[in-house]
Amino acid sequence: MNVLQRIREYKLDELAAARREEPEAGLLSQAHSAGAVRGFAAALTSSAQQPALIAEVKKASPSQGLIREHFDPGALALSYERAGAGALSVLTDGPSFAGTREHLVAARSATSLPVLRKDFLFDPYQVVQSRAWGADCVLVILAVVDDSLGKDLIGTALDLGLDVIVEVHDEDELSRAVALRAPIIGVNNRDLHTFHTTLATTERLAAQVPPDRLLVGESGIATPQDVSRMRDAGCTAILVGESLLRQDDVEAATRALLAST
Ligand SMILES: O=C(O)c1ccccc1NCC(=O)[C@H](O)[C@H](O)COP(=O)(O)O
Repeated sequence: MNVLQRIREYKLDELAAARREEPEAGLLSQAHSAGAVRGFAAALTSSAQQPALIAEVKKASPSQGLIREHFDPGALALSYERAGAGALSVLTDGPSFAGTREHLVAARSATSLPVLRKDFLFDPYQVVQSRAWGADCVLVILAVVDDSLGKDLIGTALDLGLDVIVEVHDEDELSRAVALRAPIIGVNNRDLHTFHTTLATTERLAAQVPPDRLLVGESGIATPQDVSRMRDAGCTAILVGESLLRQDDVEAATRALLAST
């Protein structure tokens, strides 16, 4: 069984348990009373930094194991905001990323930045759950959902006023994202099977992203030169986690990454 099959299996189990604990009607009313959505796409386009930085709050990952021993989501979020990040991405998946709902809540309440819930979504229920938890944006990963489910996830998010990043890894997924009218397209530089990252993936696919969509370059970005490459490829934003999270002084590392950009 590969990593995506394993993730799908435990997510469906989690989903069944969540539905038993919190039926959809109750969750929907929480989602509608969760307070104002912070505009995620608007924060990317209006950021003083271009490309805008979506800074990630992630304790561990399947490719790296534990990334950060001393992990305080609120303090990390504040460091990122002070250093000029335009938005946050918070992992809420437990089994593979050691993430929780509490990480999202803590990061969002420590800052005024909009927050992406970064998780594997297989059901519109999880989109409603994301808004109930306070998320401003969700991720739809085309490597793990078909077009029909992708359309439902995107539609549910837009109905709730959320932004959506539709994530792709190759030409085929990119053409599906375009057909689904995804307003924000994230190109993930990490191969989900080998975990190898190369910025050449974003550079290759960028030319096929229509000009009316926002392009986000994701994963494997570690130096100001990498940031320049993503800008030159046409990215409105970059999503960066590990290279910042491994540093003792995250605020200084974030400033340094953005300094010459
Ligand atoms: O990070 C992983 O190992 C991983 C494995 C399988 C699916 C997704 C994975 N990561 C999610 C992400 O896309 C990254 O957390 C995000 O783009 C930031 O990447 P990085 O700057 O390389 O931490």
